[in-house]
Amino acid sequence: MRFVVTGDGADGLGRVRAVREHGRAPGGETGGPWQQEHPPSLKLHLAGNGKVIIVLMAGPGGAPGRECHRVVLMADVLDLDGVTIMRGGNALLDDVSWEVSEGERWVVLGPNGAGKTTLLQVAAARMHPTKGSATILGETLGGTDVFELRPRIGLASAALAERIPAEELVRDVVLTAAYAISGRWREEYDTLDHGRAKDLLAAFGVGHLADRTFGTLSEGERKRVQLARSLMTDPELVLLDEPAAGLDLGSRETLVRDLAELAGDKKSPVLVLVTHHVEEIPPGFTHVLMLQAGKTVVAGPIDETLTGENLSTTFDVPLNVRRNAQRWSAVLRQE
Ligand SMILES: Nc1ncnc2c1ncn2[C@@H]1O[C@H](COP(=O)(O)OP(=O)(O)OP(=O)(O)O)[C@@H](O)[C@H]1O
Repeated sequence: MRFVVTGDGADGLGRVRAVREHGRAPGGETGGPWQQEHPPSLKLHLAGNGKVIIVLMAGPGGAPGRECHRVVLMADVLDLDGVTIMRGGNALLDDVSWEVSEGERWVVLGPNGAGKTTLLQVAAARMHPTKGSATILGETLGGTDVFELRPRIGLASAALAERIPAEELVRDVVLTAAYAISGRWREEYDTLDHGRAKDLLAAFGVGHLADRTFGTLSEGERKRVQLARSLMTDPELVLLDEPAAGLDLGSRETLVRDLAELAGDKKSPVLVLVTHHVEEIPPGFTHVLMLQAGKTVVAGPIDETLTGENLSTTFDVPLNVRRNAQRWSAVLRQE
């Protein structure tokens, strides 16, 4: 891990940016050889839980002195390194490496069976790599309590929806996310939890359905309830597996609008959206990962990565891609 520190001088303190380049964070306390690499007015503390604390010390004339500014930074939100998932002799994911940082909004594209849902299961701490390592919010799978980690991750997926009992009240579908479970039993929730669940349902336009049972909802209504659920714990990472699948045109477009609003809000968590269709990419998404047969085809900033060439390789048909007013579309290339 190497940190690049940049300053613009605007506030007299400079702006601190940490860039993770490679390798694991060394454990332990302050500085050591690290401190030597940086100006004497800067101290780095490695908290050992993926958090990096940068303390700026400033005295007269810029000399080291008292602490004047403290920034707590997380390491990558997601850091998958050579992840392989084997089932029945087949590689569902094959040596996938992927880094996701604070503030990013990712789209994962790929044809049926490419491994998108499997990838999300790993990112949601619900599946362990057979080979390679997966570090999520600073916690490495295999060396952490996933039951503590899961509430920090919001997840909406068809597999999760299938596990929600049909007779579950809609308000409880959202509420139970607090314990990362899908079916209310004897857990206790306080007034704040109830209030948050109610507010989230209202925010996604389904507040009036709070007392209905999940099994009686339309597909579009279910998707919105799942979105509300995915945000219940105020998560640091939200994973949405095909949130627009099965929606009619109007419902899809209003969902895309709502997701664009979420993506555009700086306070929103990191978002990862799996889809088959570039038309479903909401404005504000910044990066794309394309998968095919369990392998990464390409990953990077959306503007330069979502090209006809990359999409054609991923879906194995010649495609033209267009961008119009922040929305994407793709059609078969006429030879
Ligand atoms: N438990 C399992 N055992 C064996 N194969 C599996 C298992 N789970 C998934 N697969 C296979 O792994 C591949 C990837 O599945 P995955 O659901 O991750 O793909 P996907 O990209 O999400 O597909 P889709 O777009 O159709 O939802 C598929 O070929 C699937 O049949």
